[in-house]
Amino acid sequence: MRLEGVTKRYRGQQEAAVDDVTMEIPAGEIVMLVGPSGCGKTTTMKMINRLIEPTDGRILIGDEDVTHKDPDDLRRSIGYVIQGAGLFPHYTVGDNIGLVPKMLKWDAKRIRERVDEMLDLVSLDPDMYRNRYPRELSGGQQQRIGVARALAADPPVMLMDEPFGAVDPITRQRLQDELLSLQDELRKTIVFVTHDFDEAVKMGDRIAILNVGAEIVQYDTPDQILTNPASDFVESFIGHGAALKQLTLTRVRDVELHDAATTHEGDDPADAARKVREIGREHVLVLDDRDRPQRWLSLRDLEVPGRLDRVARDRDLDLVSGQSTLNDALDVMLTSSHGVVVVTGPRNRYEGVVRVETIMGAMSSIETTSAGPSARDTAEE
Ligand SMILES: Nc1ncnc2c1ncn2[C@@H]1O[C@H](COP(=O)(O)OP(=O)(O)OP(=O)(O)O)[C@@H](O)[C@H]1O
Repeated sequence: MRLEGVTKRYRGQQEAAVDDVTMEIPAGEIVMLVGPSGCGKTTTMKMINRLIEPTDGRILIGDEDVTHKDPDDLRRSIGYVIQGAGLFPHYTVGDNIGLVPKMLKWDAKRIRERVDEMLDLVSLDPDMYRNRYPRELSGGQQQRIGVARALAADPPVMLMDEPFGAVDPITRQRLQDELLSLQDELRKTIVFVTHDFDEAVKMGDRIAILNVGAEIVQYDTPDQILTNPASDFVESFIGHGAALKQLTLTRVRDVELHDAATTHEGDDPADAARKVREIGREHVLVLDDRDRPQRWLSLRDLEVPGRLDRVARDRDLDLVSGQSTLNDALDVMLTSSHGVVVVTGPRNRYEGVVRVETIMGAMSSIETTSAGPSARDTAEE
């Protein structure tokens, strides 16, 4: 996709909200638009699906100039996800997801199948959710349906306007991880607006840092932006603690996982306690019959006979996945009382734990490597 000299001048305003923006958005990549409030991120994005008409310039998707295409047709070929999901409250989940396919006149059977396929894709059980109404869902689930709806007609391009802005940080981290896993499979071209620089670093193949008038101050990979910020403005965006920010560049799947002491629901607590002591631990992670983590128990908890007979899932047990960043893992660690965070894989099966030492180690190795090139630069001057 390519924006060429795209400009938006709102009626009665001196300055253009978006002033002559040219940028190339590679197919199959996620491009993040970040910048201060009012700099023109949303206006830029909404010109792509012509919710806002450009005053000047043109937008090409593939080889097609979409600036003169029928806006309704255009919008059906571009997925759109907004903050709070924007589901139709009087439509069921199924009808919400099936909306665009219906407008595209798919037959009823194909729509039904597609709805279930989309629910599966966003990890919601079709039988349980297809007939619910949006108010009967949590914020995170609504947001998942928003993503499912945008993907239903399989558009090559997706626009996401602060899609995870309205959910709590842990849910946001989950939704981000899920979107990244989906993207591994789907390879959509995604333009994603966010206020959150960490989110930009985590989600973006590239980040465009914008200033007023949607002026592109830097457009590069997260890695490059963090190590070579183009200006003071960019640096102010990155803020303090670039080493901490670098944690956002490393994924849980890139570090070594450790084994926690584990036991299963239904096991004998005395046996479990013996095993925990043998390996010199004090806590054990209880898994259910499908290896899904339920809760941590201490050696003292295990003194109660039958303690493992039925183990309810601890609602505060926060999990991360391979897609999560070390920054996410650190967040979870800081809000839980354990020096480790539990990692799960497909179908939420237990895979291991990340230790606080691993994160500290990653931080110090980042500091050494990022100090390298700049030290050399100074020497050459
Ligand atoms: N419908 C409109 N009419 C007039 N001016 C508008 C309109 N929409 C946006 N603007 C102005 O255009 C500029 C860019 O707005 P835009 O919403 O694109 O910024 P943004 O970067 O998305 O901001 P935020 O991060 O606060 O959502 C702002 O100065 C805004 O006041």
